[in-house]
Amino acid sequence: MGSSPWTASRGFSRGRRSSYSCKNKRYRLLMEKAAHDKLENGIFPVLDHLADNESKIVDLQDVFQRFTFDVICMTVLGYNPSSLNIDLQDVPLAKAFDDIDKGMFERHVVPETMWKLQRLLGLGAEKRLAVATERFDKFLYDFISSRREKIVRQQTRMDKEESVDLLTAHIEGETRKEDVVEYSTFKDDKLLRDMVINLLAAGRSTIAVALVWFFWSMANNPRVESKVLAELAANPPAAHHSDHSSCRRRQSRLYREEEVNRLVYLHATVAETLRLYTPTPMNHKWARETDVLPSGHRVRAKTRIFVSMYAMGRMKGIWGEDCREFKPERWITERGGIRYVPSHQFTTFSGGPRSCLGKEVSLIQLKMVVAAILWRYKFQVVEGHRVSYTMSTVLQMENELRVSVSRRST
Ligand code: HEM
Repeated sequence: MGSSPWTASRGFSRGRRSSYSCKNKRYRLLMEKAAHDKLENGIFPVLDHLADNESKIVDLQDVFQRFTFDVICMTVLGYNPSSLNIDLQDVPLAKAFDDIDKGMFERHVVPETMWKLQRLLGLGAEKRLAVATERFDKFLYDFISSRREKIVRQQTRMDKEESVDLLTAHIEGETRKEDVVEYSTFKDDKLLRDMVINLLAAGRSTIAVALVWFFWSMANNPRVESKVLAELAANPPAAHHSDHSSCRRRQSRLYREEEVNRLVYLHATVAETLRLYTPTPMNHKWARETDVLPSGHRVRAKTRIFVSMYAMGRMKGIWGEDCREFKPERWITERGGIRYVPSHQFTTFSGGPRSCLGKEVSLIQLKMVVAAILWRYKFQVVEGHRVSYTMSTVLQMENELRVSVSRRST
């Protein structure tokens, strides 16, 4: 099987997919709460502050990395690291996580003998990786053990209706008898730590880079941007007069899952961004045994196969002559619904048994976040700013995305 640099190098994938996962409705509810909270109390204050100082320039990529780090920690751990603060100050935990991400990627691009030698001698990238891993592991192991103690002490039980973070759900376990919680699912802290790191890695930068490329695409496609705004204007979130939070949500276009899923043009625009700027541009698989692919190609044991999802998102043979155009309309049927595109064509979330578990939750989060931000702010990319991407686990922008911010008069 193949995997991301994180999973491949750390042996995280153990063939187990928990039934309480990021696919679960209760997890999606928690994500919605966390995203709304971080929009209102994180992104809005930061962008308002910048809009009040029009001369101030910000790197949107940095803002989104912070936002997604906070949201994924809140949903996986039930912990808010507050990396999205008004001064955009570095938070040691987020910094350690970034260093691990870079270090793991390095291992996939430098020869194995080289990084193993560096590790042995405690030099360069391997030294940084070791320091960051130690710091992150210390935090995680302490956190897991105090969460376990708290659950045992309080005999907290998962309410079937309540949204709960993934760590708590896994510690509590999925088997229970009458009133007694059985802590049978994950007794092994190492396994829990691996699961947590895997999820943080899978759900943080992928969403962050998708957000950056979305706003870059809007800056280059004013026609599309106007159509998205028109759809938002025509379809505000539901308001109930007695409920202040729904009025606030309506004003700020903070949609709930079922509301945002009705916005067809918004969905098409997000999908088109993910097609052209696929957040995980490269996937690789490693053949454990000699095998024959469905195409008839014979693959010898230990062969590595690289698949460029970036290229597949831009191939005429798959998407037609206009494959280079940013055209959300390709995702909309003649009857105005969302066009279904199979995963062997739209490969952004991969396909088959190891496809992305976070596909649905990612699409919902992306649509919620871009709707709220686009409704409220206008970004002007700094003149002469050159945009390209860099070698990384995700399709990161090489020179950040430097913009000035102003409020939209909607
Ligand atoms: C736009 C955002 C995202 C993209 C493009 C994306 C893409 C992918 C891809 C291509 C894979 C397959 C990797 C492989 O073949 O080894 C994958 C796996 C996975 N993704 Fe995502 N992902 C995204 C967001 C998320 C989020 C938010 C979560 C969790 C909250 C998540 C959880 C996972 C997990 C757990 C796997 C491993 C599945 C397994 O091996 O069984 N992903 N993702």
